[in-house]
Amino acid sequence: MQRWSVVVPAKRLALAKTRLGPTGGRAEHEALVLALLGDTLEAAAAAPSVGALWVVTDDPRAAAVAARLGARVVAGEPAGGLNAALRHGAAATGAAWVAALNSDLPALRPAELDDALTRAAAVPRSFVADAEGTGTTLLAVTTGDLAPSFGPGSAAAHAASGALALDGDWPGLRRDVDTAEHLAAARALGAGPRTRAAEHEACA
Ligand SMILES: Nc1nc2c(ncn2[C@@H]2O[C@H](COP(=O)(O)OP(=O)(O)OP(=O)(O)O)[C@@H](O)[C@H]2O)c(=O)[nH]1
Ligand SMILES: C=C(OP(=O)(O)O)C(=O)O
Repeated sequence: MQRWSVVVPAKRLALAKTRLGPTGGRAEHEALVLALLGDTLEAAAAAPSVGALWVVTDDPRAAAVAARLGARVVAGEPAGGLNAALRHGAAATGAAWVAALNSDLPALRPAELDDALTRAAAVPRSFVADAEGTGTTLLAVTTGDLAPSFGPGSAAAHAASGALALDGDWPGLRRDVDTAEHLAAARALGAGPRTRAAEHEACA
């Protein structure tokens, strides 16, 4: 079975998830961002179609969590934000089958990622829209460039660039966490243990 190189971008903790609002103090906020990353990586690593996990980050604590969970760390990202970081990570894999996966999916289940990647294997380029239908949580390519267009309205941008929108009942894969409401929705779906513990600390 051909397996995927999955590239997960992780922003510097101090700069990440500003829309999440106050979640305790700064230390609690950073712990929560790190927990989202850890739960996402653990679920992704357990999907049989994932051959290797790559985390693109210049944050030492995110890098340490990634390495502990068996991911390869790609540092030294160029200026240019998320899409530049993803192009850098995709190039580092040297692989043809590359998927970009957000790091803020605490309710992700291995089986739903597996199902999405299995469908992605049948087409050149495809994506999974977020729960709102406007953003993107997964962008996958089997041939050619990843050509990421993440950012506001990225689902429409990916569709306009020829990527196929994948259909599927994948609530955890689609539930990225940008706001406190999203975090509550992820909790209702069943967030991973790190996120549950970090939320508990942040609200203590
Ligand atoms: N390596 C890297 N990852 C990034 C960068 N910007 C965003 N990401 C990651 O891309 C994914 C989606 O990012 P957003 O949901 O926009 O997260 P964010 O920028 O932390 O959130 P806000 O501050 O609320 O806009 C998350 O996995 C982030 O960690 C970047 O410049 N470099
Ligand atoms: C960067 C994106 O995520 P968010 O909407 O979470 O900022 C995106 O959906 O392309």
